[in-house]
Amino acid sequence: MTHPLRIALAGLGTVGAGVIRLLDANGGLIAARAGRAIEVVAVSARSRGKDRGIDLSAYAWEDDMTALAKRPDVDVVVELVGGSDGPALTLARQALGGGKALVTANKAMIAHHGMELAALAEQHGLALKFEAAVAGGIPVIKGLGEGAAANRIERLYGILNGTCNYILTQMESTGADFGGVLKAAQDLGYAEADPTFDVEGVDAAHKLAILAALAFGTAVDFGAVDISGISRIRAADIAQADALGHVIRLVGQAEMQTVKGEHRLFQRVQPVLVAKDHPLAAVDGPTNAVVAEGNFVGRLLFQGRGAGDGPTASAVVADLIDIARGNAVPAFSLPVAMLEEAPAADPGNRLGRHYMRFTVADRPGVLAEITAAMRDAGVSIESMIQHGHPLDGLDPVLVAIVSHEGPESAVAAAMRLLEGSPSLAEPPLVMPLLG
Ligand SMILES: NC(=O)c1ccc[n+]([C@@H]2O[C@H](COP(=O)([O-])OP(=O)(O)OC[C@H]3O[C@@H](n4cnc5c(N)ncnc54)[C@H](O)[C@@H]3O)[C@@H](O)[C@H]2O)c1
Ligand SMILES: N[C@@H](CCO)C(=O)O
Ligand code: NA
Repeated sequence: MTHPLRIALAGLGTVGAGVIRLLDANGGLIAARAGRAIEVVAVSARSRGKDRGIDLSAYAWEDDMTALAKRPDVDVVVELVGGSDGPALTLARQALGGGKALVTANKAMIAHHGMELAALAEQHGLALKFEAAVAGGIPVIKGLGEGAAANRIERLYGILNGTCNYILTQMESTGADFGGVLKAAQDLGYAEADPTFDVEGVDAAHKLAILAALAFGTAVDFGAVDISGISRIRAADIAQADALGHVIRLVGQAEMQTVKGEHRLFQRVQPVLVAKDHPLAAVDGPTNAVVAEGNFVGRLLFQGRGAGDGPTASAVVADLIDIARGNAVPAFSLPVAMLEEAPAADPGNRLGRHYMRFTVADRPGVLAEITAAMRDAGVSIESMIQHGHPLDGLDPVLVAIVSHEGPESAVAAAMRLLEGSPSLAEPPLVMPLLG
């Protein structure tokens, strides 16, 4: 066997400790498959003395994690700290600039700086790999970048945040409201350091921007993702979706459109009503799923655990095995100079049915005002639910309307007509229907 692949680990939290446990448990198998051993040489984290339930005595310790990038006995730096900028980015730049391959689980950093880091890796002939960053343990980066590399991908969508999916499915099964369930997801190690990144859709948007670049051959454009999260979803919305034969999921969607011969990229993360017979409706707990449609392969569905120590460590070590084998694939499956800068698509002409939830005062004329706005904007109503008594202990009542299929611009116009109306206790919540 050739010499071992020597790695340095920055970050020993949920994922970092998971990587050490995985390498300990499956080291022999991994060495056989990789053609050489994968050996941890040095580690760094915030606190050296903390009990993580793993034995660190065989590894060198660096207080300053950027020192890992300068060690002559290291081939690959594994960044498992997090944060789009700050020390993680400094470490990544120093590693790639200093001749070391980089493996990271950090989608925030890749969504913001992926182009710069991919260019740096390319310039130095080094690997930059981030399978763990998107949909945790699911080999979706490898699946799209290698398995489906012969295809033109036209559309992709999926459930990309384990925390939100856990929260939504817990709300579904227990009838609980949002707050208490978030705490449980944090305790299980699924949530980001800043949990608003999870619940407001930012984490899913980081992942979507990375997947879109890989699938469509475009430069990562996180700033163009239209993002809304799940914090406004009430138990009552879940009950109403259920009555309509749907469940609610946070879904990221990306599509390449061609308008007058020019490419336009649609990227959005938002809560969606998913028909109960759609494959995404069965995705529960911290599970993620990605659907990609290729022009020769057809529809692919990737599904599995998107968060947690084991699945995420599995993806990190898969990247290390690739590097040990010498599998040289460009970070985004194409040389950086070939990644296209596609302008953002106008979503207005997208067709669909929409769920619109209004929190209204229970008095005469309110419904007439809402339906007049629908009429004036050209939105056709398919069904409506109004509960005759306050829901969620709220004094105002909830009215849910589902539209017939129509352009998104009409729904947006109806919402503008209702903006600031004294009949509404809060802005309406709009979610498209899928399936
Ligand atoms: N937890 C998951 O399920 C999961 C899944 C996929 C990707 N990720 C990503 O993996 C990365 C790590 O996530 P985690 O859940 O393991 O986080 P964590 O908070 O459990 O661990 C972070 C580690 O980084 C260390 N650290 C933080 N700042 C440091 C600094 N300045 N210097 C040295 N060490 C520092 C901490 O001491 C800790 O050991 C993040 O980018 C996250 O987005 C996490
Ligand atoms: N916070 C992320 C971790 C996995 O990327 C999630 O909940 O999906
Ligand atoms: Na993955």
